[in-house]
Amino acid sequence: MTDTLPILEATDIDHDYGTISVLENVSATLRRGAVTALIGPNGSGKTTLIRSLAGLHEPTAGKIAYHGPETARRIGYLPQHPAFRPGFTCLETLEFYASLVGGDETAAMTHLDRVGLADAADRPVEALSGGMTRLLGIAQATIGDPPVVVLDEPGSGLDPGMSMHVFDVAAELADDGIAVLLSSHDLELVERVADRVLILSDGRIVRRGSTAQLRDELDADSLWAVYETAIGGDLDTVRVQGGHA
Ligand SMILES: Nc1ncnc2c1ncn2[C@@H]1O[C@H](COP(=O)(O)OP(=O)(O)OP(=O)(O)O)[C@@H](O)[C@H]1O
Repeated sequence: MTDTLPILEATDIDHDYGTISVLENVSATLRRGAVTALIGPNGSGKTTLIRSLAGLHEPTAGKIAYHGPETARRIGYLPQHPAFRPGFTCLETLEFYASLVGGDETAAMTHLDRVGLADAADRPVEALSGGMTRLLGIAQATIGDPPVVVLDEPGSGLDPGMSMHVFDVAAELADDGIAVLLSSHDLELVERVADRVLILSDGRIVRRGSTAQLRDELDADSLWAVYETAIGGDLDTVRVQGGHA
């Protein structure tokens, strides 16, 4: 199910950190029922764009418009480094988030189960591995059933099977009508799951479209080949925006 109208729309976004310009003239749309993947080199501005779209910081210029239903929680968000308050179990943590957004606290177990953490329901959050903490973060992002879910590197730090599972969960959320945005460096999984891809380079979107469209446009046989062409330059150098730190 993909609506024609975008549910979230960023128009001509700029983002500066002090004197450092990190995003320039970025426009992007998210649609219900679709997984949109944001890919790009380290430091290209993915997290900055994701945080802008999730409403966590104001862009320096430009506009972000939400066209979805009025719900207690519009946008679920998985940060790049999720952290939870110690002293609570996984289940208690999700029940707490559900109580914050007026969601169904009894559904917390379903959310845990969806990310494969049902067996860890009674484990304290401080006793989770890094990958399990990320999975709990993904479960947290879906609490309250927001129509938009934004996941910053959901597969990072997960074993290959779990990574694939998390991308499948993203696809299931989209099948349920949610607009999903995720950032990732795993181009194989992106190619497998994403309906649309945005390629960010030096704070600008340099390519956008479905994987098939991008492959056609660039006469490339894989998303990796598309990425290489779209990014250009040295792939083994981090281009630091704003120059020396
Ligand atoms: N709070 C901040 N203050 C100053 N500069 C920042 C801040 N946060 C990010 N930056 C800079 O903005 C640029 C983009 O960072 P961002 O985290 O958005 O990139 P990214 O594409 O998500 O990178 P990665 O793939 O490594 O996670 C980088 O040059 C980074 O150093």
